[in-house]
Amino acid sequence: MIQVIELTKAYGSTRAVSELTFDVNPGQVTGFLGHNGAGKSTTMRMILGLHKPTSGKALINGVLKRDLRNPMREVGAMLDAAEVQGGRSAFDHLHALAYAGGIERRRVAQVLEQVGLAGAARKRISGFSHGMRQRLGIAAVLLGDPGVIILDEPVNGLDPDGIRWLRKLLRSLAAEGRTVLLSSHLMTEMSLTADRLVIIERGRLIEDTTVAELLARFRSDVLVRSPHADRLTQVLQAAGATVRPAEGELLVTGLSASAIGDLAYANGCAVHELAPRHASLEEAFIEITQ
Ligand SMILES: Nc1ncnc2c1ncn2[C@@H]1O[C@H](COP(=O)(O)OP(=O)(O)OP(=O)(O)O)[C@@H](O)[C@H]1O
Repeated sequence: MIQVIELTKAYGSTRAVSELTFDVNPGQVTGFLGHNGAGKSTTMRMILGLHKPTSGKALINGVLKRDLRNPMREVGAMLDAAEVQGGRSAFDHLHALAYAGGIERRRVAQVLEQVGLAGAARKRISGFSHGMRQRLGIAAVLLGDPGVIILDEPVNGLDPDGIRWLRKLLRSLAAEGRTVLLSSHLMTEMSLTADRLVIIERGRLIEDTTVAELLARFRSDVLVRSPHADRLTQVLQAAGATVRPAEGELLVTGLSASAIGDLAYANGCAVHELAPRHASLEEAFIEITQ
């Protein structure tokens, strides 16, 4: 598992990450979400011991990254797939990594197969497409068969097939009991892949929740159209609802559609439309990060 404890990183007077605390548990995909510049990469780099925190700490399996006995077998990370360059073949690249990390050579062919690159194993990386580089980056992550997997914006640059493939792979890795943390600035994509969401904005934690809970919370609006909008607004407010006028309609929170219908009937207000609304997760994301 990963524990982020009061983690802070300041660059001069700017706090890129500010007193951030959250856990990433095994057996789940945890989505790390925030707009560009929110502090996701900085946090991941601190978890991986690549940046020194100004204060606080991040632990992998209970210890600092530098204190892991077998780093490649415990944690695999991909921060920037584009940085894999060069004239070497995919096989040679992975073989060098395996050798350096004390990983058996046979894992190279296994991970190439796992990411769908077995056919390109002997091709030079310099000729790889962006999607192939992403797959190669993920192969490197999987080399040591690690229990903790950290990926920074892994979906960037993948085509729809690649995205579906990655989603399935991450879900199966979590189902095997691994701890999976991935960052993105795309709420909808994340909601399809992740079980939990950790949302940050300007370096601060603003949500640590499940996708299901977030969806439920943003499903409470009811759209009402009535020729007696003013009177109905008073009735609904008196019953404890929040009413927002919107282009000749009312958006009501705090009461169910049936309760609104009953109150309208009891108070002689005609209703021409009564529709529970389902806010998209993208709307929810914008609202909570505002
Ligand atoms: N080396 C640095 N020096 C100064 N400021 C930095 C440095 N690295 C990051 N920052 C600032 O810290 C903030 C967080 O950046 P970070 O890259 O962690 O965000 P992010 O959520 O990963 O965004 P993105 O998706 O754009 O990479 C930004 O305001 C960024 O400008």
